[in-house]
Amino acid sequence: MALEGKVAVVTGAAQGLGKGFSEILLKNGAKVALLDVAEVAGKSLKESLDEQYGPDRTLFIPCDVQSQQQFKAAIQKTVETFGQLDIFCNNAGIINEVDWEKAVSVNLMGVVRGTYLALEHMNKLSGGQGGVIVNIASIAGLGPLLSVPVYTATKHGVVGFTRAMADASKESGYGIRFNLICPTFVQTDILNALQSPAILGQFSNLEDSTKKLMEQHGILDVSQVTEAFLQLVLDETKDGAALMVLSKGSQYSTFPSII
Ligand SMILES: NC(=O)C1=CN([C@@H]2O[C@H](COP(=O)(O)OP(=O)(O)OC[C@H]3O[C@@H](n4cnc5c(N)ncnc54)[C@H](O)[C@@H]3O)[C@@H](O)[C@H]2O)C=CC1
Ligand SMILES: CCCCCC(=O)/C=C/C=C\C/C=C\C/C=C\CCCC(=O)O
Repeated sequence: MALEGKVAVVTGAAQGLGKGFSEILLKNGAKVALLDVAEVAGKSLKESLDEQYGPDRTLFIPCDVQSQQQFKAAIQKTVETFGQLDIFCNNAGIINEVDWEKAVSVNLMGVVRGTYLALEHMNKLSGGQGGVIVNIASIAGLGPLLSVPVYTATKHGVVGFTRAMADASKESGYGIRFNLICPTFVQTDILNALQSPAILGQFSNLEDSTKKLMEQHGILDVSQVTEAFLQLVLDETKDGAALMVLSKGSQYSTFPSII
């Protein structure tokens, strides 16, 4: 199998896309540390994965990506248990336009934190073996999604950060590829935000226009996104790439070459 012997960390792994990314990594031979703040769902996923793959292929580690201490300890435990770290997926994300500072904290600061902590183990300049970091942005990281401006801003931040890290890694010789997944709407619980005034706040009136966008763009199955994710993990030629996952298929985003 392509990823036999490789070790991965996936954040927000207990359900939705993170669960899908973890499963496709396992199917392809990797060992996976499942990190999530949702302990009940995380433990229950680990139990069902144990039945399929055996208890030694996964770890569930309760971890809030907002906590430097928890995140650092979770990665340390992964490396102590599995011996190395090759693949890192910053997937955990939320929508909250009311508590928008939390959205920035989880979606953007969590990705920066995860990336820097992963570098401590993966960077060839500090004794690591290199590898690949895949950050989960969104189509809303490339264009505006009107009902969720702060969510949109965090995803644009993830796109910019990841592309800059890809260039920094190439220039400095970290031996790490950095890529992005930018999906359109996917059938997961995050879409429940649309019906929640407590989450959309002052933008609740825009629910109908977001629904219209959803009808235009369609809603993907998790499996359509996990295939794109696997492509970015496996294809050694992809570095600094942003793969849009749309109803019509996957397509690499182009960017203006300003610098
Ligand atoms: N479903 C969609 O339409 C799209 C989702 N995305 C992105 O995909 C990623 C995954 O989202 P979904 O699976 O759709 O949502 P989801 O809500 O089903 O799953 C998110 C997971 O992240 C975990 N999580 C939340 N806050 C956390 C924290 N502070 N620390 C650790 N874990 C935390 C949750 O417990 C949950 O297991 C997010 O970054 C989201 O922005 C991107 C484009 C479209
Ligand atoms: C409110 C639910 C949010 C669900 C999570 C999410 O990230 C979904 C995003 C889906 C689509 C965003 C829609 C439109 C963005 C507009 C333009 C993108 C243009 C991209 C391009 O072609 O370059």
